[in-house]
Amino acid sequence: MNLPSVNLIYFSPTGTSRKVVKAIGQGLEAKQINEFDITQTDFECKNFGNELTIIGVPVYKGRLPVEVIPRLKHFNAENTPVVLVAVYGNRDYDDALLELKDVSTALGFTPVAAATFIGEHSYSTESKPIAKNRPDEADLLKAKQFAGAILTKLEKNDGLELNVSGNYPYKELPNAPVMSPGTIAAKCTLCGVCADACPVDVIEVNKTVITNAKACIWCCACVKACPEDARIFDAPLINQITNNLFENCSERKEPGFFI
Ligand SMILES: Cc1cc2nc3c(=O)[nH]c(=O)nc-3n(C[C@H](O)[C@H](O)[C@H](O)COP(=O)(O)O)c2cc1C
Repeated sequence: MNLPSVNLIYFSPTGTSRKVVKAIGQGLEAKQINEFDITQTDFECKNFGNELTIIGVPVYKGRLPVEVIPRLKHFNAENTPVVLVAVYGNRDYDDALLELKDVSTALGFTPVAAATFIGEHSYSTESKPIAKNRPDEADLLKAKQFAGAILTKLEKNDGLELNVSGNYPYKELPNAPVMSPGTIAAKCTLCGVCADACPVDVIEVNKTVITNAKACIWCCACVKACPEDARIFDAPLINQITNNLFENCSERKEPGFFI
């Protein structure tokens, strides 16, 4: 099957969801790939017709990152076939894929396939690595194989509703304390890379770096992007989460497919 075009929509503060979605997209060997990166607020919107679309997002607390939903609502679809991808940090994806299915269906998409992949955890550190360097070569090969399976399914056109894992009611989101990564002034060159990387525009760089912790989503885009390792998320709760993940979620998990 030759697809004329495929749309890729992704929210990916630390780049792992983007990698997975692009690998699946390339595996589809469409003539044209259109990318809609909704990680930053200045993305283009589109009304989609019947061209295949892939939506990829990270799992936050077993759910969709909350700011993903209003961003996805900028897109309209009309029975547009969609492939749903949830990328998680080797703990669990809980209800995120089900929530993504429900949100995309409400926007007019028709889910035809879904997958879960593993990405290096946002809170992984040098000393406590969690899913370090995932997605790796083996994951990207699985992404390509998944693309092949999607093409076969589209050819069959069986019209069956897609079932994915997850439960109702969705996992409750815990109350999050107000906090954010901070900057080690002695290392910081005020280059502004952290502010550019922030998906929710909460970092201001002038004579110092000021972060509006109230609106921070803890995604660690700024930490991973800082060229001087001057941005760190050194809070007791985050250190406790990292320790807990390192202790309990180090065993390699594998991608899962719903097709
Ligand atoms: C606030 C927050 C919550 C997260 N919750 C989960 C989770 O519930 N389960 C999990 O396995 N990983 C969780 N992660 C890890 C991310 O899903 C994982 O690192 C993913 O690869 C990040 O995607 P990105 O690189 O596209 O930003 C969480 C990360 C953040 C920042």
